[in-house]
Parts: sequence; C-alpha cells; structure tokens
Amino acid sequence: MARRTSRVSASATPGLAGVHAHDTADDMSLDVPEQLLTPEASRSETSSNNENASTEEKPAPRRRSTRVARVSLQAADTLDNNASAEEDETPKSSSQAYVDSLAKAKRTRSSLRHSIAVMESSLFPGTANDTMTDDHSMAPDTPVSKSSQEPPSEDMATSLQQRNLRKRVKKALAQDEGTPKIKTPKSSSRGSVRRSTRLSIVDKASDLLGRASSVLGKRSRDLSEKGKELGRRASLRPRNVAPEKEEPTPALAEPASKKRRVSESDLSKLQAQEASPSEEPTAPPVQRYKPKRWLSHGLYTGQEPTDSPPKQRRSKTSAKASGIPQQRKIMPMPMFVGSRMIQNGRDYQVPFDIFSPLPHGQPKPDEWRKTNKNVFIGDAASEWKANKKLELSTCMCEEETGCDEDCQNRYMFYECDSGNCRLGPECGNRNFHELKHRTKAGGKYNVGVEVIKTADRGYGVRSNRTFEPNQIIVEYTGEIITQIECERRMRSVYKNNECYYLMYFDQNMIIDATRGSIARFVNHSCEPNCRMEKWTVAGKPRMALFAGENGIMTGQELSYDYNFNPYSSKNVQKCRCGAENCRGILGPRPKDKDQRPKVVDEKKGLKKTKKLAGTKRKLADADENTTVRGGKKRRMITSKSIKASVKKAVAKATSARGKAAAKKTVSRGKAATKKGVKLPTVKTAARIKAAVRGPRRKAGTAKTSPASPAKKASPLKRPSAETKKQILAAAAKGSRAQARKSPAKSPAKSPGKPGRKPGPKPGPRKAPTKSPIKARMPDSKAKSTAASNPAKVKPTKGKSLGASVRSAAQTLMRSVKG
Ligand SMILES: C[S@@+](CC[C@H](N)C(=O)[O-])C[C@H]1O[C@@H](n2cnc3c(N)ncnc32)[C@H](O)[C@@H]1O
Repeated sequence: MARRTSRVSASATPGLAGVHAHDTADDMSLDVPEQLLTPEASRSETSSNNENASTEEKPAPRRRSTRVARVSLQAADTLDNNASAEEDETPKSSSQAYVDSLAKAKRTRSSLRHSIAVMESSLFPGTANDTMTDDHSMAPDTPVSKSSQEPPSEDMATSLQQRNLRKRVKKALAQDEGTPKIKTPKSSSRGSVRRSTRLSIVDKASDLLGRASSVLGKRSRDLSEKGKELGRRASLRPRNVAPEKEEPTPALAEPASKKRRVSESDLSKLQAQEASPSEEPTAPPVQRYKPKRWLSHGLYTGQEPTDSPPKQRRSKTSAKASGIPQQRKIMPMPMFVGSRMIQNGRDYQVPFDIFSPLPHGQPKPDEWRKTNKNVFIGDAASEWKANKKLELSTCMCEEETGCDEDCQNRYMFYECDSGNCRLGPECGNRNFHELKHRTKAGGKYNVGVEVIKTADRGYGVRSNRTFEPNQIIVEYTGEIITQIECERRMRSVYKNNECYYLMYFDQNMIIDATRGSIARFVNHSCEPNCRMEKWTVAGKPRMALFAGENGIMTGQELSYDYNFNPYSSKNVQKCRCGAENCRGILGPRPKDKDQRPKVVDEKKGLKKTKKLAGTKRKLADADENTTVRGGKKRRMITSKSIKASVKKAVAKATSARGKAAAKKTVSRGKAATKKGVKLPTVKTAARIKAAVRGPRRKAGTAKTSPASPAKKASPLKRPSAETKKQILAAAAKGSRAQARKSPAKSPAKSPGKPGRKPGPKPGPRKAPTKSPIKARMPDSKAKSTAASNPAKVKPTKGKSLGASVRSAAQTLMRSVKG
C-alpha cells in the first residue's frame, strides 16, 4: 500500500503540477475534454481499486482518500492534458466546437468540484469546518447540489478552490508519506460528508442523544451510540449512488429519523420503566393449545368425568339428601352370578406351611450332651454283625412309580440307596438321606424341632414347622452299648437319675441317648402323632421319629408310644399325656377295652373311665396305686423300679441271646411281651403281627402330598424277621428256579432297560447270582400258590418282577400267620 501510495504520489505530483500550471493559464482551462472524471468513472475506478486492494491492507479511510486523491489527480491530469490539447487545437477549431468545449468544461468543473469536495472531506475530516469556513462555497451543500446549483460564472472561485485543493493534497500526501497509517475514523470521515449537508439535522440528533446520555446509564448510552452507528452506516449507503440522481432530501431525512426512532424508542421504554417500576406486568402469553385434562380415577362406560374423587362408600341417605342424580360407581354383576357362586363354590387353601419357632430365652435342659450320629461304645462295635441279608435286598421299582408302598426295600424297612435301588431322585424310600441333607443345611426350619419345657412331664419336643404324613422328623441317636455296659451304667452312672434315655436297638444292643439327639426328649403319648421306627440304612440299623398319618402342624408337641411294659406291676409310671384314651400308665397298649385303666371315683365309689388331661389332671386323681388294668393294681414306676426293670431286662436279654440263635428276633419279641420289656422298643409286637397292606392314601394328600414320589414316607408295618427270612428264601428259590429255566422263557418286562435284559448279557447293575430276588417267581411255585390261594394270587405271567416277589411274599406271610 505504501508502495502504491508512493507510486500514486509520484505520478500525481506532476499531474498536480500540470493542473496547477494549467490553472495558472486561467480562463483557457475552461476547455476541458470529455475524458474528465465523472462520478461513474470514479466509481468504476474505485471498484477496480477495491478489487486490487482486497488482498492488501485496507485501512478504509486512507484507501478511500487515496482513491479519491487518485481520481482527483487523474481528473486534474486529464484536465491539464485536455487543456494543453485544446490550446493546441483551439486555433484550429470552429466556433461550434468551442461552444461544445465550453459545455464540457462546465460539466467537468462540476465533476471536479464534487471530487474535490469528497477528497477534501476525506482527507481533512477534522478541518471540515475549516474547509467550510475557508471555502464557503462548498460548505453547506453537497457537491452534487452545489454543482447543480452553482452558476458557471464562478470560475474564479473554482480556480481558488483548486489551488486550495492542491495545497491540501500536497499536505495530505506529505502526511501520508510521513505517517502512512493515518487512522482517521471511518465514521467521522463519512459523517463529515453528511455533516456538510445535514448539519442541522445531525446537530439536532446529537443534541437529543446528548440529553439522553445524560439521563440514561452506560448501557443506554451504548445503545444510543450503537443506534447512532447504525444510523450513520445506513446513511452512508447512498454514497455509492450516482450523484446525478439528486435525491439528497430523502437520504438526509432517513438517517436522522432512524437515529431518532431508535433512540426515542429505547428512551421511551427506559423512561417508562423508570417512571412506573411498580406497574403490573403485561398479560400472560396466550396458550396456543387446550390444556390436557387428566383424570384422577378411571371411568366406567357411560360415566361422565368429574374432577372430584369417586366416593366408594356413600350412604343411601346422604345420596338422597344431596338431591344430585347419582352415578353408578361400579358395574353391576352379571345375572345369577351370586347363585352360581354359591352353587359351584371354589377350593381355597389356608396357609399351611408355617414356620414359627419359639422366641429366645426358653429353658434349656441341663446335662445334655448332644450327638447326631450313633456311636458304638466298648464291645458293641466288635459284637455288631453286619446284616448280610442286605445283599438280597434289591428293589425293582420303576421310575414311573418310584419306590412307593410296593417297594420291597420299604416293606422290609431297608432304605434304598445306590446299592439296592437303581432309581435316583425318583426313589421315595430314602428318608434318612433326606434327613441328612436337611440337617446339613442347618437352620431351625430344616431341623424342624425344638425343646420345650412341659408343665408336668419335664422337657418335651415341639415342631416349629409342618411335617407331612410319614415324613421323617428327627433321628434318634446316641451311644450304642451292649447290655452289659447298659447294666453297668444303670448301677453306677444313672443310679440317681429319674429319667432314662435307654431304648432297645438291635442285636441285643441298646441306644443310650443320655448323650444323644434331641429325639430323646420326645415324650410318650397314648395317642401319639409320631412313631419311632427302626430302619436299616446301608446295613446298619438306625432309628428315627416319623410323622404320623395326619402329619404334624406347627407348634404341636411331638410324641410317640413308648409301648413298653414294666418289668412288674410295681414299676408303673403314671401317664400324663392327656389323651382321650390314655392308658394311664407308661405301659403297653392293652389289647381290648376292658383292660384300659379305670380311675375309681372316690366320692361316688364307682369305677369309670376317666379322661385325663395332661395339664389339668391332678396328681391326686391318678393316685399311685389306683390305676386298674385287668382288675389288678399297678404301681407307678419309680426311678428305683425302672432301674430294677432295666437290670432284669438286660439280664434277660443276655441270657436269651445265647439260647435262641435262629429264633432270636421272634423269641425276643415274645419274651418281651410275656415278661415285660424294660426298655422302650419299637413296637416289636406290632411288627410281628404286621401284614402286608395295600397302598394307602395319606391323609390330606390332596393338599399336602409331595409332588415327587421321593418324598413319600412309609406307613407300612414292619414285617417280622421270620417273614423277611421266608421272603428272601422264596426269592432265592425263585432265583434258582429261574436259573434252571431257559432265559428265553423269562422275557424282561422292560427290554429297553439294561438292568432287566435277560440272556447272556445281563444288565450292569446286578448280577443274577447276587440278586436272586430279581428273578421271577417260578411257574411251579406260582401254580402251587395259585392252587392254594386262587383268589388272591394272581398269575405271574406278564407281571413285573417286583410284583411277583410281592405276591410270593404275601402268600408266605399268610401261611405264616395261619
Ligand atoms: C425319654 S424321657 C422323655 C424326656 C423327659 N420328659 C425329660 O424331661 O427328659 C422319658 C421320661 O419322660 C417322662 N415322661 C415321658 N412321657 C410321659 C408321660 N406321657 N407322662 C408322664 N411322664 C412322661 C417320664 O418320666 C419318662 O421316664
């Protein structure tokens, strides 16, 4: 820019000098050519310069001034050249050409005057007033208007102006070279142009703004300044319009009105706000959408929506009193629904499986050493003989039925396991296995029982949950001792005890539950809700308490029938079970009703059967020697008599062990029945008389029966040892007969199951020699059985092996009983 400026100045200087020289030629300079700069040419030149300068620095005021200077200098140069040319041609031109040149000169002068005025205002904005004062002919009017109004007789003034112009141009160029970046405010330079023409209006506007600035704050002043700036810019736009159009009046009025409009509007708003700060705000905006109406409750068909909440319970009187037509709040029931509901009814189930343990702080029994497994003590381990008969026990149950009541192992009180049963989870004869998992899981619910303190029977056991019928509850465990050891303990250790926890076990062994499980606290009842059963689990006898046929409800006290006979009539212990048919003593259940104990009414002297309530019964009512059984007085068992009976029982068992080897079990039961069993047993007599029962439905099975047959318990009575023996013998016979027969004649019932496939490749589970019970009942035996009992023994053909064995066992048991 500086380079171009210098170039322009270098080229302009001689031009100016030329113009000056031409001016000195005075009136001859009126002949100017038409190439003199016109506003259009100036604009084109300016635009071309703008295009060239677009990539360079653009200090707008200086560039514009430079352009104006160039334009003016070019015009002056052209004027000079034309003047010189005209000087050369003047003598040769005609009078008409002279007139034309005069007209052109007039136009050129007016254009030159306009350019000079623009240049002057651009270069010397600060001296606009000076210019106006110095050059009064240009001051108040625009160049266009001036040129249009100026008479052509002012040529001398034009020359003076041109001289002044030259001086100022020189001065400006000198300043431009010395200080290339003269920062002239653009607005002021532009405004100066306007001021020259709109001075009065601008003065008025600035006067108003000044007043407004004095009143308003900084922000308002800024707004006013901004409006002023906008107004100035807007007012400068028409500068590019050709001056020939001559429309200064609207161009002048528009910026002033804009300024005033902007400032006045802001000012009026601010003044209005300041004047009335407490005025109410304007009206809220109009909502374009209809507000959503939300319902607080549902509606029935035909019900009108209301804002009030529905009143479900409104009396008829209040409804009538209100006088408002009432709406139906609920739909009417279908017709006859009430009668149908009454007629059909529906099943419902009350809460059954309730867990309700006792709160903390219950009295706990003293001197209870707990053990949950049987422990062989002394010679009991060496004298114990494993039950070899277990090898013959293998059930043949199907998966569909599981090990239900027809399971042979169940019938003989053998628990199924992987060694004697091929079923898995479907097996329903694994009570002790279930109990093991339950106790292993722990927790009061899984244990299911807890010790309570009774009113008159010492401690007892209650359930804190429900048990299904025949479900195993708790195992009776303790120390397994021999009879000799039992006698020794009775003499020395338990000689001062009032309660004994001794129970006959198996093979003349005795369980001493003094150190044992919680089952030792279960009391006796003449109407028990549980039963104590001995089972053989993995070849070893184990005893456990099972729920009765009615199951156990939460909170019930558990009891079973001790069913032991006192050694003598003197050793009778009074029963406080409170059952309706209580026998009155802790003894065996009498065979008939006549033998039930009767209490003599001392007042009336009559003998009557008295119903004793365990908690309400007075001890005087059950006088020690007033219980009568079969017309004989029986003494309540004292601790001393119990000791004696235990001693005698042990002695008897010891002597009997050597006498009856083959009839050990039977003789033991019979001997105990005849001469009194001193220890609680597991219903030996009942076992001897046990008969095979058909599958029985459990009480309440509709609601409480387990979904899986694995949870079924055994309600069967225990078969006698002799029955077991005969069953096993028959099974062995059948096995031998089966072995003699052709395998082709004994087709398997389930050929798809490898364990039952006949032939040279038997199933992998059991070898035929080790499980003779798997063989079918021989045809000869079956025929003979059918001949003897045709109505009861069904043909074995087509029946399963288990059914055949069961049929043979039933026949044998009937013959034994007969
Ligand atoms: C195996 S213990 C039972 C637990 C015992 N109640 C306790 O506190 O340890 C047997 C003894 O309990 C008492 N007993 C059990 N049932 C009874 C009953 N129905 N009536 C009276 N006493 C009973 C008798 O003293 C019996 O000798």
